[in-house]
Amino acid sequence: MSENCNHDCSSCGETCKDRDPKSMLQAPHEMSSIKNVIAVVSGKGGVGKSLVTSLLASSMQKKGYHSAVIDADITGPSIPKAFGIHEKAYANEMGLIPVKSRGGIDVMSINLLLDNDTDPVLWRGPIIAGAVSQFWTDVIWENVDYMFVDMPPGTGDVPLTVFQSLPLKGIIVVTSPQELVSVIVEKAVKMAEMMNIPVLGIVENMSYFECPDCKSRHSIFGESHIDEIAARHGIVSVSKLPIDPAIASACDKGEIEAVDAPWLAELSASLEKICN
Ligand SMILES: Nc1ncnc2c1ncn2[C@@H]1O[C@H](COP(=O)(O)OP(=O)(O)OP(=O)(O)O)[C@@H](O)[C@H]1O
Repeated sequence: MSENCNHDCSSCGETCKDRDPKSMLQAPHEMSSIKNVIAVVSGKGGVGKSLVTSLLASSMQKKGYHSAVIDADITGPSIPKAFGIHEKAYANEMGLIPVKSRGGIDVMSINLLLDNDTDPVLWRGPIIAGAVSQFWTDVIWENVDYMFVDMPPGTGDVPLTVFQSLPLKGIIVVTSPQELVSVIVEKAVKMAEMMNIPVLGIVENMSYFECPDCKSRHSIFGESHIDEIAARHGIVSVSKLPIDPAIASACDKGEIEAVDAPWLAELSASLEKICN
């Protein structure tokens, strides 16, 4: 315990033995019904975390579940673009209503509340974390089976808020093969361990490129370290996604739901098992 402890865990970031992680859980909106909440994290930006979030939400929706996505990356929101969502969210007297993707996935993102998609959000950390909390407490999430939270990269204010205030089933860690990234990703894994949040799976994005002609595989960003990291932390589910120009193009066109993601089939199946 810090010597300056005022016994108000909500204003403190210390991980001490007196902290009750459940005590800071926030209730969702009274009209919400959410069965499973899973956060998607990365140690570093640009490794494909939003892509994996979108593909997982879409794969659970295609299995017949109702998916939802909270875009917790307030300063770099990319979920609406991946789903091709252009309309804005609205509020009624009860609360905020998420926007539905073409495939029926409920989405909330700061970009659905801003007048212009290109307007920057110039807020300090605690305000940003507060906005993410409000996506949980003030949005009416109806009959959601799987909610995926697309986190900002790293281990800052927002991950801390989400880890402490949402009833997470666990996290999925997204990484890429570069040595530096794999060092940083262990910080995210260790943060989850310190906060007693299970790591449900680890996804290595841009793991290889498969030649469309001869089908040989090339490790463009270097050799994979993912199996070693997973073994070191007892993480059972490991998925590897190729570099695929079709994926980049689907993201750019807002057609992520049209992408079939066979590489994530095992992870989706294990989410079904863990969460049912
Ligand atoms: N496997 C892949 N093959 C081709 N393009 C990819 C792949 N993964 C990601 N991309 C492209 O890389 C870009 C960044 O991906 P994404 O936005 O998912 O990263 P991120 O980790 O969420 O980034 P940030 O942390 O900055 O929000 C996107 O334009 C996406 O289309």
